[in-house]
Amino acid sequence: MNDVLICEQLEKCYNRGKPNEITVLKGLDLTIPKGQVVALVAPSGAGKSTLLHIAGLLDTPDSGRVLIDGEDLTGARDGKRTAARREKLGFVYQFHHLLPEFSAVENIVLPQLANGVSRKAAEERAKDLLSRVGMAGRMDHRPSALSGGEQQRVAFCRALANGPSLLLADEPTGNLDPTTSDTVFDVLMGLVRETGLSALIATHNMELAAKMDRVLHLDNGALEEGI
Ligand SMILES: Nc1ncnc2c1ncn2[C@@H]1O[C@H](COP(=O)(O)OP(=O)(O)OP(=O)(O)O)[C@@H](O)[C@H]1O
Repeated sequence: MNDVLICEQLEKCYNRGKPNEITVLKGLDLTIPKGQVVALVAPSGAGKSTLLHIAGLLDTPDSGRVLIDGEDLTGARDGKRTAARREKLGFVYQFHHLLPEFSAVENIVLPQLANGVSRKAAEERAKDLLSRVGMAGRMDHRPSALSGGEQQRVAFCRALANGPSLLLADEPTGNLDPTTSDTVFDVLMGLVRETGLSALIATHNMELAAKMDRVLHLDNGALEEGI
């Protein structure tokens, strides 16, 4: 199975039957092969978060299917979806959501412990990931002692901690100034390329989108190939 993510004919409507009913996804199809990095570009309110939540198994569509690594998880029980999220998916958000009372290393160790990895192996992996994003000298700092760009690098490492198949990112550098955003985005892309990861990365920044393998525009509930 070479396709890491398959979304088939996704439909999603909010407030069905009410005056404020809104259909956000209208038969949306999306296939991401292994190793492909896809930019998701959408005007505000077009349904980018809705799609990321459904692809990330945090929400369910009204109809259609979501397959991760060939497995249909659309109607799977909660425990199975949670396990798939932990083992197969990595998430990065606009704001890092790191645990403030833990160091950079610990923030990357904890999800691995939850996945059954030994502390020693988890620490080794955390330190290796942090070194690869230029954070070797700041591993024991808590998030509050790190810059915004550094915090986001830690968040990238945490997303990759359990060796996911697919990275889902929502404006991963959106809260950084333009120069830091470019640098930190290049760090993320380096990490993604090194690990052969597939990714769906939402961004409003067309320069960043152009650095990815494929650009998809979400418009009127479906995806169109862009530049
Ligand atoms: N839980 C919900 N209940 C009702 N309407 C919702 C809900 N979640 C989202 N919507 C509506 O669905 C539409 C798409 O929302 P979504 O958050 O997916 O857009 P978005 O493209 O991520 O927007 P932004 O870029 O501004 O975050 C919006 O009109 C939003 O108001």
